[in-house]
Formats: sequence, structure tokens, C-alpha cells
Amino acid sequence: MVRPLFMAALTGHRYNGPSFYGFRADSVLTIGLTGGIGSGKSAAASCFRALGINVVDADWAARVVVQPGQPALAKIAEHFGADVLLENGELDRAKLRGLVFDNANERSWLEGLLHPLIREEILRALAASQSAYAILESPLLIESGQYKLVDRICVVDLPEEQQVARAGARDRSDAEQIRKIMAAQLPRQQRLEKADDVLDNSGDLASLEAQVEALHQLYLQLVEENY
Ligand SMILES: CC(C)(COP(=O)(O)OP(=O)(O)OC[C@H]1O[C@@H](n2cnc3c(N)ncnc32)[C@H](O)[C@@H]1O)[C@@H](O)C(=O)NCCC(=O)NCCS
Ligand SMILES: Nc1ncnc2c1ncn2[C@@H]1O[C@H](COP(=O)(O)OP(=O)(O)OP(=O)(O)O)[C@@H](O)[C@H]1O
Repeated sequence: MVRPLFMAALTGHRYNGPSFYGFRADSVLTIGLTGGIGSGKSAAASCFRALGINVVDADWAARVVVQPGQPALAKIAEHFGADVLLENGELDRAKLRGLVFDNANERSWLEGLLHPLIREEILRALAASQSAYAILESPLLIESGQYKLVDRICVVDLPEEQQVARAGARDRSDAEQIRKIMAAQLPRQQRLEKADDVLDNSGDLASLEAQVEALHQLYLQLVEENY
């Protein structure tokens, strides 16, 4: 269950520090980990997990809310037609991906349906976190308003060309579709302007891991100091 704000007050956590963005999911320090498609959020999240930190993944929440039997899946099939379902009743994600990143109105409709449900799923998962601090990993942390659930924003950053290359190699998607998805996300510079912390992922995975370890020490210190 989500602990209300007054519980955080009772436990002595600060509300109005310089990096406080609004309503918090819980009294536990929560870091929003964001970056565009293929930036390396999952790679950074794995490093935090290896350090014993609970990570809640917004992409995972987005999958939970469209499982067969969920009302949102029925609404999607009603709106886009039964063609967006696979034979086994699951969402045909590749088909929907093609539809929504080609049409901004359809994307808005889908986001209007799913984002409130995703937020609820995220809140539930964050409330269950047991680690010293928690991470919310989300590609749309800033765009969707999920930044209001966190105390601090950590951006995984790299040049856009590298982002296209890495996302393309991972998904075997064509560069054109990746660029369309990037166009639906915040531009690099605007995302960086919102960052409290930046992980530069233009280097190798060892470099990313070292930067995560340094941030982990900072976050533990913030917890120690009641942030
Ligand atoms: C369109 C869908 C079905 C495509 O599914 P698919 O399995 O191909 O991709 P997946 O969900 O793994 O997302 C891959 C990446 O695409 C990007 N992305 C996904 N949704 C969006 C969006 N609405 N706007 C911009 N980028 C997005 C993110 O970088 C994400 O990491 C799916 O992305 C979806 O349901 N999107 C709407 C929900 C949403 O906004 N999710 C983002 C997390 S809040
Ligand atoms: N520093 C790195 N060096 C080389 N490859 C990397 C590095 N960081 C991540 N990658 C690879 O790049 C791809 C994209 O990384 P990752 O999946 O972590 O990105 P993401 O931000 O989670 O993407 P998405 O938003 O699409 O879920 C993966 O194949 C990953 O293994």
C-alpha cells in the first residue's frame, strides 16, 4: 500500500529540498532514471540492481496493463480493430508500434488510456520497494509527468547517432522507425536541462558501471543525510 505524504513527514523525511518535484510515491528516496530509446537505461538499471537497489520499470508496467483480460486491452482492440491482437489473444506490439509512431493522434489516444494505468502500477511497485532507495526507470519520465513521483532525475545520455545505432542493433528495427520514436520523445538537450545527475553512456559498459557506482554512493549519502 502507498504510504501517504504525512507518513513521510512522520518519518522525518524532507519535503521541500531543491530536488523535490511534487507528490512522492513513498518516503523512500526515489530516483527517476530516464533517457531516450536505446540510451542504456536498462543497462544502467542492471548496474543499480547488482548493487541491491530495487528498480521499477515503466516499460514493464506498460506491459502489465495490457495483459489478456485487462480492460485496457479490450479498449485497444475496440479502437484499433481486432487486428492488433495475436491469435493467442495477446497484444501484437509490433503492429501497434507501427500504428502509433506513424500517427501522433493515435499515440495520444493510447497514452491517454495507458499512462494513468501505468502510473498506478508504478506506485504499487515503488511502495513495495525494500532497498535503501528506489529507482523508477522510464523512457517518458519527464514527458508523462512521472517525474512527479521521484525526488531526483538521472538522465542516461549519449549522442543521438549512437542511440539510433544501439537501438537498431538491439531491436533489429530500421533507423527510420527508431527516429520516429525519438521524435515522440523529448529532444536530448531538453532532457539534459531537467537532469540532476547525468550518466554519460557514450563509452563502454565498464565506464557506465563505474559512473553508476559513484552515483550509488551519492544516493546512499543523500539517504544518510535525510536528503
Ligand atoms: C506501442 C507499443 C505497444 C510498442 O511496444 P514494443 O514492445 O514494440 O516497444 P516497448 O514497449 O518495449 O517500448 C520500446 C521503447 O519505445 C519507446 N516508447 C514506448 N512508448 C512510447 C511513447 N508513447 N512515446 C515515445 N516513446 C515511446 C520507449 O523508449 C520504449 O523504451 C508500446 O511501446 C506501448 O504500449 N506504448 C505506449 C505506452 C507508453 O507510453 N509506454 C512507455 C512507458 S510509460
Ligand atoms: N555502454 C554501452 N556500450 C555498448 N553497448 C551498450 C552500452 N550501453 C547499452 N548498450 C546496448 O545498447 C542497447 C540499448 O541499451 P538498453 O537496452 O539498455 O537501452 P534502453 O535505454 O533501456 O532502451 P529502451 O528505451 O528502448 O528500452 C542494448 O543492446 C545494450 O546492450
